[in-house]
Amino acid sequence: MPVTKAQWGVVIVAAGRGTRMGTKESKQYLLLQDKPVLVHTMELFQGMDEIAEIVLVVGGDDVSRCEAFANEYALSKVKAVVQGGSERQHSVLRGLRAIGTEWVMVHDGVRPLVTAEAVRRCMREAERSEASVLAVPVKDTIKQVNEAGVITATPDRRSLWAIQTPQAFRHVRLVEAHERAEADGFVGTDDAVVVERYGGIAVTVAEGEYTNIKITTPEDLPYASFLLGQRG
Ligand SMILES: Nc1ccn([C@@H]2O[C@H](COP(=O)(O)OP(=O)(O)OP(=O)(O)O)[C@@H](O)[C@H]2O)c(=O)n1
Ligand SMILES: C[C@](O)(CO)[C@H](O)COP(=O)(O)O
Repeated sequence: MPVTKAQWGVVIVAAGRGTRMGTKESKQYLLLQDKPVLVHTMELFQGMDEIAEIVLVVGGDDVSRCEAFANEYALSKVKAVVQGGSERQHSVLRGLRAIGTEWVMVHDGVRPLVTAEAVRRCMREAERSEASVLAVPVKDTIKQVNEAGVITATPDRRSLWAIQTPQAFRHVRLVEAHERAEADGFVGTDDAVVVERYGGIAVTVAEGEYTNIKITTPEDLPYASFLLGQRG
């Protein structure tokens, strides 16, 4: 059952090189069980009634193979496959320009384990607050460490959250914030920080899931495979 009547689209960013993974093939195309990581991610949004369209952002050499994925895996909501930029943030803005819905989520192509329930929490919270991101409280003690390896601060863990995707916004607001950031030469590591700085509104957190991992380094892929297996 759809949880909202609003029109939602999703920009899936997958134009990164995956340098921390260190594989020849970029991590979004590595097989997770039987399918590329990116296909698992797209299938989740394809299957949600609330999602009207998907824009996929990929590297210049990968546009045609991703258009082929859309056919091969019957991903009928894929409206466009566009070429990304040098930073995640540039890739996001290119994707946002191809989306036609009033509300939009941005999601990492390499977070294939997000669930529909978590995505719905994020959408619902964004419709309430205008801007929302999935997040989980950090479990470890976090320290600030300087270049000499010396601990310089121990922030209070109760205020620290690990931020995930999707991140959800009213489309017009997110585009405006990204365009201002671009004009200012600001580059951040997620979309929330762009809205925090240039959007003029507060961004709220919605309850994420510890299993919504971002496949980043080599140990993440077997862990993702294990988690997927647990879900049957
Ligand atoms: N110029 C870029 C950089 C990243 N991404 C996407 O943003 C998501 C999160 O980024 P990250 O995990 O850092 O991916 P990479 O940039 O590929 O990894 P690395 O930093 O290890 O190179 C990924 O789905 C990645 O493909 C993108 O679309 N365009
Ligand atoms: C957007 C993100 O996934 C939130 O955790 C993260 O910031 C992406 O950062 P990366 O440097 O591209 O891994």
